[in-house]
Amino acid sequence: MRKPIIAGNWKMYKTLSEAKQFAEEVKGLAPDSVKVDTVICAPALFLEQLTQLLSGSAVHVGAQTMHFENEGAFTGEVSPVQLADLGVEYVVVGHSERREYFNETDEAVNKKVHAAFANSLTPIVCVGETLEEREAGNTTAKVEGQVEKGLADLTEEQVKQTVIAYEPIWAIGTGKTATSEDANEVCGAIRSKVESLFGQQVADAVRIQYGGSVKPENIVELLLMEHIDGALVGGASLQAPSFLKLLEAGANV
Ligand SMILES: O=C(CO)COP(=O)(O)O
Repeated sequence: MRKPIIAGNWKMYKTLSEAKQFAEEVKGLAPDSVKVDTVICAPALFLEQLTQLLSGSAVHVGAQTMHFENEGAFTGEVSPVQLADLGVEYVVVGHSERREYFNETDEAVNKKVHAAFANSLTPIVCVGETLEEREAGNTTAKVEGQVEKGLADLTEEQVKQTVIAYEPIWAIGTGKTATSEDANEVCGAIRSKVESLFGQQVADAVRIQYGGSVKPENIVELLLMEHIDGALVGGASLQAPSFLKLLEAGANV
């Protein structure tokens, strides 16, 4: 049985004082990490304070993106070394918003995944199709290609530790969730692709999240599906009571 992993992706929301208040509200109430892994992926500006406030709690801190180089003349970017130095443990890589607005390619995603492991960060690698791709029947081909390119040249051990997030782009922030059956089918196709590339043991171990309008009202049925091992949540992760409900669901499936 794979342990569920629930990650909040705050995107470009909250001020520092709101982020600190959220951390104070959740840190004593988050379920034990024996039952569920909990991650908050916050704006880079808040990571130092959040790692300090949440240290020793069940809540881990993640970044939403990073550069693949350890240092260099890359104005405005944040490096994996800098993140690890702050105590950050996870990093989202290849989110559809990064792919669409910041030209993040599959090749860059792959470099970032390698850079994450080189710095002891766990990557959450996002894949997903557009509405046009889904309607054209290209969903599986799209996500399989993203998985193959994103995870290229990783070791079996590294893939076992990788978290893959399946986020259909048309379901992000729209209130439209994929049905749990459709989400499970694509997550199952992702697992089969991992099996064909890295073998069955790796495919059995890798955790696959669903993301796209996940809320307290729909998370349980998603998590009950065979191939869905967690959720990557935007809007419903922003308020502590709602986030705690998502964690409760994760701890009790
Ligand atoms: O993009 C997402 C998480 O990374 C999903 O966002 P919403 O949960 O707001 O749809």
